[in-house]
Amino acid sequence: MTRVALLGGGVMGETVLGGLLRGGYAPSDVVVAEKRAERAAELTERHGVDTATGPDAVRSAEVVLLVVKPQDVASVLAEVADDLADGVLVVSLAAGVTSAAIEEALPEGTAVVRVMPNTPARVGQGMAVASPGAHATDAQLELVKEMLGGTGKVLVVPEKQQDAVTAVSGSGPAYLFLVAEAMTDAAVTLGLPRDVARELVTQTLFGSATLLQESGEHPTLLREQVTSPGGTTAAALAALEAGGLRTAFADALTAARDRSVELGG
Ligand SMILES: NC(=O)C1=CN([C@@H]2O[C@H](COP(=O)(O)OP(=O)(O)OC[C@H]3O[C@@H](n4cnc5c(N)ncnc54)[C@H](O)[C@@H]3O)[C@@H](O)[C@H]2O)C=CC1
Ligand SMILES: O=C(O)[C@@H]1CCC=N1
Repeated sequence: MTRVALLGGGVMGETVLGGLLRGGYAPSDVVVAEKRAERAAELTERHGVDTATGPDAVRSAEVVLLVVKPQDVASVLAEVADDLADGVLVVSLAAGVTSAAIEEALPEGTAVVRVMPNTPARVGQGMAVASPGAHATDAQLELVKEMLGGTGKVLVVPEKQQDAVTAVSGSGPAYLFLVAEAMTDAAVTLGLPRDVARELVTQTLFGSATLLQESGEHPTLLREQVTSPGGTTAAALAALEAGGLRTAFADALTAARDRSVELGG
């Protein structure tokens, strides 16, 4: 198996690590560099992976996964640039940071692929979107798709779409968890016990996503199938439209896209 160094073992680092292990990588194929010692120990205990400093981790790695905050990318690259193996592939999962900025901080000609994952990867239902940098080959892009296969779906898009992708699928789970929270609180206000409310909301989201996925039907059609003339759904949808739901989503995704551009500096 490809030797992988994972730099940054936070929420997304552990999520990707889990996906690699699910996809057939052995713990001995992966070494993690994580700045917080107690977090590094936790990852070793949970997943059986070795941990090391950044430079030690990358020395024998064929693929380096960058999973630190966008603000920490420059310093982590400076830390490891001199120790990268020849022919290494660097895969960045940092929001906003362009492949060109990463290439510039690394030895001339280093292959870089930019990826935007999301947290449903924790349960193998992620959406990861990859874009090759200037020097990444088709074979390296294939390798990234294979590596991330254990996290869920993988799509390739031109890098100019990555800020919008970040606003949709990268941050998207948070919007839906907020919807789950709001629906659960509203159900409790209507008098339902909280555990019943949570189960109804979770299964409704899961069932609706599965129906959308498996039927391949347009969301408008699926919404119309729920909406009886003069019925309960029509009353609810009118309230949501009056509350500005569509505008709120349009504004939210634009704000996320703009923040991604900003993080890229
Ligand atoms: N959390 C999410 O849903 C998503 C996160 N991302 C991207 O993933 C990256 C990481 O995000 P999270 O895991 O959420 O953040 P996090 O803060 O949970 O994890 C970052 C980890 O990097 C470690 N770190 C910082 N500098 C380091 C260094 N020099 N060497 C080794 N480790 C170092 C920190 O101690 C921390 O554990 C970000 O760039 C973010 O944009 C992308 C898509 C979704
Ligand atoms: O909030 C963030 O900046 C990261 C990127 C996409 C999801 N979480």
